[in-house]
Amino acid sequence: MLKFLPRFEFPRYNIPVADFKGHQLKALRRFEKLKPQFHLVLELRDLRAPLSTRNVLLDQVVDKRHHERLVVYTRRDSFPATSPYLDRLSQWHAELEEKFLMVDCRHRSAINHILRCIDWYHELHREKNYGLSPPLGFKVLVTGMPNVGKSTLINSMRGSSGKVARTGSEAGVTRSTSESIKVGSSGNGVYIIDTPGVGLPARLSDSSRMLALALCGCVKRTLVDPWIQADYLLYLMNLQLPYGTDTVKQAEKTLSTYPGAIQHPTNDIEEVLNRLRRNPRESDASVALRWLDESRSGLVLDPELLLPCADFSMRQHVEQALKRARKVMRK
Ligand SMILES: Nc1nc2c(ncn2[C@@H]2O[C@H](COP(=O)(O)OP(=O)(O)OP(=O)(O)O)[C@@H](O)[C@H]2O)c(=O)[nH]1
Repeated sequence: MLKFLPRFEFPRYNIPVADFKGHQLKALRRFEKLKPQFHLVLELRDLRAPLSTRNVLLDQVVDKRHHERLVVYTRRDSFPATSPYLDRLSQWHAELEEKFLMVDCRHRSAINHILRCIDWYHELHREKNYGLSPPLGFKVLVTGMPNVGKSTLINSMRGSSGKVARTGSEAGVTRSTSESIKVGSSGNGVYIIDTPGVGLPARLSDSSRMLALALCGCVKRTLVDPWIQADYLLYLMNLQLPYGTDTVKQAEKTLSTYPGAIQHPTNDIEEVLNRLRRNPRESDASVALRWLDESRSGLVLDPELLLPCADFSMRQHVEQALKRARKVMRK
């Protein structure tokens, strides 16, 4: 076990707290108009930051009387097959009675699983409507924050019928709500509506959300100073160093990109940048960006899930966020 005390608080830097653009507002207005047409909402979130990539604005889109909602966590491949973190997340969902899946969107087996779930919801809808299918087909709205994997999922669903939605590692690739795209076996009448990623406006966001979103790629990487992003990454990594029964060997596996030897942790970002600098003339920003770009498995990006707060309640967290959103929307 390491003898090291991580930081339990991150400084409040003056950074932009939102990346909310005109096309996102337009998308929200379009969702309102489409409300009577769709039956199921597939809400995608990034498994590495389940709280930060949960968008309360999308709760306003779902009308529980008419719509079903299935939460799909993408990037399941970022975590090992079993993990206490994933068990905890499952318990929180049980607490909220919210149905969810964890998938690697790029994998055919995951897509087949989602298609089977959609068929199940379609059947449920038919049962509730005296065995009748909706005349214009069963419509599924695929939504979520920017860059969580919506287009990747839709392209995989389309399978052999061709790539239709643009994907990319930067946030904001999809800019408009698409017409419905038919998916699944022919004749079952399931249509998918691709949508642009919708973030949170400044009044519903804060610096910790923004930093987690920047690390997930849900906002443009250049929006927040790379030095601050790197410091935040270090803060999160240190919170995930081995404690209690974990061994250094286990941590080396999950924190394989720890800057320097994991046996010599540090809270000092300047020291980290010096450890990673390839030549004395390389700037702090360029070292930080290089480190931020490294792929990083098994790292949780929401500090609430790492801090020692046994009384954390997902229900309370969600209710507070919804209350705040309703207050802001009324103004
Ligand atoms: N490892 C991994 N990468 C994924 C997964 N899903 C999506 N990606 C990657 O994440 C990046 C963003 O995916 P997109 O499908 O473009 O995301 P989007 O939500 O459509 O993005 P916007 O158009 O900005 O709203 C791409 O580089 C994908 O390859 C996943 O489950 N696992």
